[in-house]
Amino acid sequence: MTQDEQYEAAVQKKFHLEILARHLGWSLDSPERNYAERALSGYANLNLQGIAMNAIRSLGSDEQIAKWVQLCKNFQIIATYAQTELGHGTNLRGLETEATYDAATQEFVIHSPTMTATKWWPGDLGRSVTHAVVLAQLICSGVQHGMHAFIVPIRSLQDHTPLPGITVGDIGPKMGLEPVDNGFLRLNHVRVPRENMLSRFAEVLPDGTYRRLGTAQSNYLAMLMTRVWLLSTGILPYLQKSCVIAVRYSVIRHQSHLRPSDPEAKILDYQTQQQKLLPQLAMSYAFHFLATSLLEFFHSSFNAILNRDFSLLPELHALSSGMKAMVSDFCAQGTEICRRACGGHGYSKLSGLPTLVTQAIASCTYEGENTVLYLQLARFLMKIYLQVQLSPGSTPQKPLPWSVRYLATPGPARCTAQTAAHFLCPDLYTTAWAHVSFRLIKDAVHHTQTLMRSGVDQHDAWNQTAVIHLQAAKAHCYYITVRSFKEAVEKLDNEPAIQQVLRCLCDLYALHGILTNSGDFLHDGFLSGAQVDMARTAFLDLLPLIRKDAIFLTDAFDFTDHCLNSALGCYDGHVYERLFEWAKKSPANNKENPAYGKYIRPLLQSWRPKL
Ligand SMILES: CCCCCCCCCC(=O)SCCNC(=O)CCNC(=O)[C@H](O)C(C)(C)COP(=O)(O)OP(=O)(O)OC[C@H]1O[C@@H](n2cnc3c(N)ncnc32)[C@H](O)[C@@H]1OP(=O)(O)O
Ligand SMILES: Cc1cc2nc3c(=O)[nH]c(=O)nc-3n(C[C@H](O)[C@H](O)[C@H](O)COP(=O)(O)OP(=O)(O)OC[C@H]3O[C@@H](n4cnc5c(N)ncnc54)[C@H](O)[C@@H]3O)c2cc1C
Repeated sequence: MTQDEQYEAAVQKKFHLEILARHLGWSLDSPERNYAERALSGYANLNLQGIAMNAIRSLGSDEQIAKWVQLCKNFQIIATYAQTELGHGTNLRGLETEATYDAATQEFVIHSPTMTATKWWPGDLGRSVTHAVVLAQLICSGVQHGMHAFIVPIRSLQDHTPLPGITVGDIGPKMGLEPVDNGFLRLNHVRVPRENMLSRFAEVLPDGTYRRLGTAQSNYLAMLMTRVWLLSTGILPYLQKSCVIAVRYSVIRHQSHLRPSDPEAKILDYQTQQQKLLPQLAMSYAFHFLATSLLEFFHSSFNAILNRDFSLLPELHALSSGMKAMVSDFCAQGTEICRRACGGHGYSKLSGLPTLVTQAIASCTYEGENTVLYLQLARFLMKIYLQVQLSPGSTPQKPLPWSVRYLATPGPARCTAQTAAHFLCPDLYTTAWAHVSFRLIKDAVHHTQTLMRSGVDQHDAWNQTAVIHLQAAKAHCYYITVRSFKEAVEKLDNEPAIQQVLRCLCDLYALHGILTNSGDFLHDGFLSGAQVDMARTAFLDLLPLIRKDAIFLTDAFDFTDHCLNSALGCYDGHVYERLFEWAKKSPANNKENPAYGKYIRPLLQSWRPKL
């Protein structure tokens, strides 16, 4: 399909889903609805409606939620979340779009004062939406109050033409996500009523008085909510689908011989193929349990935050930032590993894998660029570490947040494992990860403090140690995923068979991380070289155990053939027949070759007179 056809097909899909949901009475977050979304093949557009609703639910007053969420749910309006500008995406304090209050008319005047203030990237904006949640600098009586959210009509509800003062369009071709109309938006003194500023955490009174009801960062809550929500709905499925395709293909594909006298082997029987794919499978499960526990934490704290109790917010922000960065980083790497593990056919779009790779790569940038997000977590870890060091050994006045409680009680300085089997113990490897994370955080803080003691300014000291802080934040994230996987497996006591299989995956996930970061474990002698060898033996011994269940473990994700949209990953294993059938359908095979008459024939014939 051309890009235009892909766009239309993706809108069509959303249209049919909405009509079906309405007809069958599926509410927005019902299991039926979630199942249908997950079962769709390819991309459905108008996804930013969900993100705009997150913004309204988290930043709007109760009355605003009642009004606007209902309009969105019914698709009486179609909305996007328009925050990023041509000049600024990360640094939200640098956003240039202005919302100036006019007390005479009780309206906000929304304006793009410069070229770099042009909104750039919002999904569905280019051709589809009628409204945008626009993030702009609020100005009341000449005073700037920082970023606030405004609901701005963009296109006519009658004929979809841009409204007066609006310049809107598509930003052009991208690396992937072809069906999505990511857009640009310029606003020329567009007026919206006072009620259109989302006002849970700040309001402007009719006379222009500004009242802050939350903190300076309260209006970042929409991003936090979306980061948590995206993990299981928007990011992890790319890795899970890639695992299904690559593992299924690897039992169909026969190539070379394990022993000269044997028939050609299934490629999944090669240890190196298992070493590529099975850690990705283990990761898919690790991130499933992580996303579930983060969602539970979010649900248990969200209402308190809406009621302006911000005590859990720093931890939730730090944890969700780090986890979004880690999950999207590893999913991007993992989808590419799966793609390459399928050899030449993995490079064909008919495998489904290139599309999954580019989707996963996009998630490393949207909803917060990953390095920037890791550094948010690092900043939190440094604070907690310093807080613990201020009163070492004493019981803190209030307990530390649960995710960082281990920073108060350093574990043993050496790993006690004496055999490979000892590494198959969840307590042992969780302690190992806690140790490395603790040490890296401690080192990063000490480096920063040493610089500051030598007279370097605090901000420069942070910048000069940011790479070390980044490494610490990544280790902390790994530790949290190992711990959440271990706890999820422990809860399966009444399902011993399932527990056993998942225990193997949990072991593999933890050991794979230790082996790929072995320098960090060897650095202070926590592990010896001999112990790393033992960990490797334990890891390699796990591969054939998991290999025997690999197909079941991927079937368990419950993706239909239709949804996988892959010639390599179909349940029946008819890979070659399907590749051939699908290739024959390519438009290139069903029309005259336009280059033949114009170039190929003249080229071939240009030599004739001399022959
Ligand atoms: C199904 C598939 C659909 C796909 C759809 C794709 C949708 C994609 C949609 C988008 O991409 S929307 C655009 C998303 N944009 C971003 O995520 C921008 C990333 N930037 C930020 O989040 C913030 O600007 C950043 C956190 C990087 C820094 O903000 P600041 O420079 O204002 O904060 P600073 O770093 O100075 O931190 C100040 C304090 O605020 C805290 N803070 C920052 N963000 C917070 C937050 N969100 N919640 C709570 N606290 C926060 C931070 O921890 C710190 O606390 P402490 O002072 O106690 O140390
Ligand atoms: C597919 C896609 C969909 C998107 N959808 C939307 C949407 O719907 N709505 C919307 O508003 N936006 C959307 N975006 C924009 C997206 O959220 C931003 O691109 C993202 O937040 C990163 O910001 P940036 O582009 O300004 O990157 P930059 O911040 O310019 O990053 C460039 C580099 O600078 C580094 N850097 C920046 N600041 C720092 C720092 N403080 N410390 C260290 N390093 C730093 C980064 O690590 C990175 O390496 C989308 C983007 C993509 C790719």
